[in-house]
Amino acid sequence: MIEIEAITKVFGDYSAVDNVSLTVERGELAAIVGTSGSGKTTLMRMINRLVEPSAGTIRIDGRDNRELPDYELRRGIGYAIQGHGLFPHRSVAENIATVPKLLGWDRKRRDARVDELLDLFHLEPEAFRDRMPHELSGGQQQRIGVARALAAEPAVLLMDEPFGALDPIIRAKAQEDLLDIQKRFSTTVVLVTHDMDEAILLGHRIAVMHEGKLLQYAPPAEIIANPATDFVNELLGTGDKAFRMLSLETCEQLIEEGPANGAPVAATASLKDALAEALWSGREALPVERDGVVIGRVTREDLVRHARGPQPEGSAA
Ligand SMILES: Nc1ncnc2c1ncn2[C@@H]1O[C@H](COP(=O)(O)OP(=O)(O)OP(=O)(O)O)[C@@H](O)[C@H]1O
Repeated sequence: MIEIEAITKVFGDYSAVDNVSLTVERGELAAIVGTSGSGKTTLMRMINRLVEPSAGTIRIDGRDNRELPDYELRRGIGYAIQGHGLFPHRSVAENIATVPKLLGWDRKRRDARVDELLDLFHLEPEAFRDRMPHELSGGQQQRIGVARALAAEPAVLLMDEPFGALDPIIRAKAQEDLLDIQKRFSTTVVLVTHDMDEAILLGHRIAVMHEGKLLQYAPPAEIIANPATDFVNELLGTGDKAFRMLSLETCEQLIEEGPANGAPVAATASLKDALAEALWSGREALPVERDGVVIGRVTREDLVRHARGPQPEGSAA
């Protein structure tokens, strides 16, 4: 658990982060979004003390983060940044094993961890462990960067635009991998991103920053339904809100009995993807399948109903 209490960072006479308080529960992922220069990175870097706060306190699992020497604190916190920051003259395995080595893990344990992480990120250990960073694609380098941050099984993982440079397909894969890993190890994650879709997909809670201030900190559905300020609303993109709402739920929630023709959608597909498919194929209802078996249907009408936000009082239902 990360408890940020009234934290401020002043550069000269400018407050890059201004009196921000928020708590990230253990095993949750908090996504920090906001415009460029709003203080996201500065806020995140105060957690592992790459930036020293001007005022306020940060506790990690109940301990003030100033209690430990900074190098020790940083060993216990995974950190992945855009552009990966791999050591260019070290192999993939050496890069991933950096912190485990500092922590004194023996060779066998380090090698096993390297192979486990390569497997998790769908990179064949035999083919990748001895490669140098320049022998990898940008997307592979980025995945190694995240694997390195996770190597010593940190309870806390900080990620600054870790998927920024990835193409949409690899990005989706990397996001899925992160969610799997985060659930599996109950890692507490703070993720800085420019991308509201990414924040909504990955965040249990989203922190919206603007000019150093925290405007809202709430679960995605709450942010979409009740943006705290006009700025938050603008950041969500008014035109996209219906689809953002649909992206939060899966077909599982809307399955009903009844006829439907054509190719099925997976029960785990988002309502957004199901509606897109219904519109694109001109169908009123889509069969829904789980493990290859059709278990019901979703209707276009129901999907459209779920895209609707809270209605003003007195308006027709
Ligand atoms: N070391 C520093 N010295 C002076 N000003 C700084 C320093 N680091 C950051 N700033 C300023 O603090 C503000 C917040 O920067 P920060 O990097 O936290 O923003 P950000 O929201 O992460 O932006 P971006 O999305 O562009 O990365 C900016 O105005 C920046 O210029």
